[in-house]
Amino acid sequence: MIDREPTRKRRRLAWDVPPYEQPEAEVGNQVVRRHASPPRREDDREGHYVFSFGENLTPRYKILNKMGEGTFGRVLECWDRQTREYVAIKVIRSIHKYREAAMIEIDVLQHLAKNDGGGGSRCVQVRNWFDYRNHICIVFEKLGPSLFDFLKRNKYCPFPVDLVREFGRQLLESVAYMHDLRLIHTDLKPENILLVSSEYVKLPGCKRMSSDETHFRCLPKSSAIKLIDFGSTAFDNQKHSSTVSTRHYRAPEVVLGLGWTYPCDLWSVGCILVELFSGEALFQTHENLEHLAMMERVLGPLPEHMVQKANRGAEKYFRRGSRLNWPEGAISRESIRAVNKLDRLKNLVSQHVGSRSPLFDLLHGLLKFDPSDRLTARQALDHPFFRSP
Ligand SMILES: Nc1ncnc2c1ncn2[C@@H]1O[C@H](COP(=O)(O)OP(=O)(O)OP(=O)(O)O)[C@@H](O)[C@H]1O
Repeated sequence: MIDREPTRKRRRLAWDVPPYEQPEAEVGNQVVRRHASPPRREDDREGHYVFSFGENLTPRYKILNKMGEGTFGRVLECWDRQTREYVAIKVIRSIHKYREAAMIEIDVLQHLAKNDGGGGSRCVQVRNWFDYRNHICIVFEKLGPSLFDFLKRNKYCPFPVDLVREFGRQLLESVAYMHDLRLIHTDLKPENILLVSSEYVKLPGCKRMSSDETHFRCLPKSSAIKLIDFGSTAFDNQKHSSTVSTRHYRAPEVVLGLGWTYPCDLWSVGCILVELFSGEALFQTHENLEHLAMMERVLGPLPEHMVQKANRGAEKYFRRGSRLNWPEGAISRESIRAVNKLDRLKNLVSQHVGSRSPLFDLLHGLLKFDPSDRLTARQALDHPFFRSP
């Protein structure tokens, strides 16, 4: 998400460590001298920190690899000389709004860690943070690939339903934990769910792979996952920006500008579960009217009371005040075709996991249009789907 909350000043947190910017002679420490940082360089045009592999990020961390990149900055695999472990360091761009957002992320991470005595929250653990050459650096435990990386590597071959159940349970546990702390993630998506381990097994491939390809697919050895990216997380009691979430996982109340709270995370969980058992994002769209048409195609008509309350920006998607202006308002034939290609939720579930699976009922509860009818994370965890073998 690019749109962020208005910025605000935050106190420095207790676990900050001072940046290693002192001249070497003054520090007088062997380790610092031996592992000195490279000379200061200009950031690139986007405000990213410029680095080479093998260099030091402060004398404590050695940069080994780039693990990912996002709106906020880059995530580097580093060796922590002090704790002697591999870590993932998110190096934030040196741009004011991203620095401010990173401070909020640190605040959220601290809040999550403080309440997680047993380490069972399934949210990534933060080790440290510091401000280095105008880049806020957040040090995390190193995790494995994301569920999206896995789907992609398997050419979007779906996960087996037993694995989807394991992922779903853990994901809902982490969301329930956050909601209990009055935090709303707002950017749940397969990219932000990481496997704890990178180990995998190779198994015979799925039908979806074309015949000329090697019939193998990878499955994680362990189903343990953790949630990352708290850069868009909102405290329940603070002012919210009106648009949140990455498009495909965005709840209808957000699209319609009705305001949002905890249930927007549960809508995202519903979309994620469909993607995991089908291999494809449920609502592959980049535009509001098409998005609403897709939702109606899969889930039936939007409730009239939500349409009536739609904000000014969303009014134009409806005719005579209530009916979606579709297909008349479509921007292209391809768009109409993309919507028509979608099936009802029941058929989608039957096609992939069978018609008697309790998964349909769970999704039906997570993908309720009206946020007040949607299952909460704790209610979803109680669903029979999670009691099946
Ligand atoms: N602890 C970690 N261990 C391993 N890889 C990680 C870790 N944290 C992040 N990554 C990798 O870095 C990528 C970017 O991280 P993250 O989503 O936190 O950045 P972001 O700038 O907030 O992204 P976005 O643009 O989605 O908001 C992730 O998709 C993941 O591949």
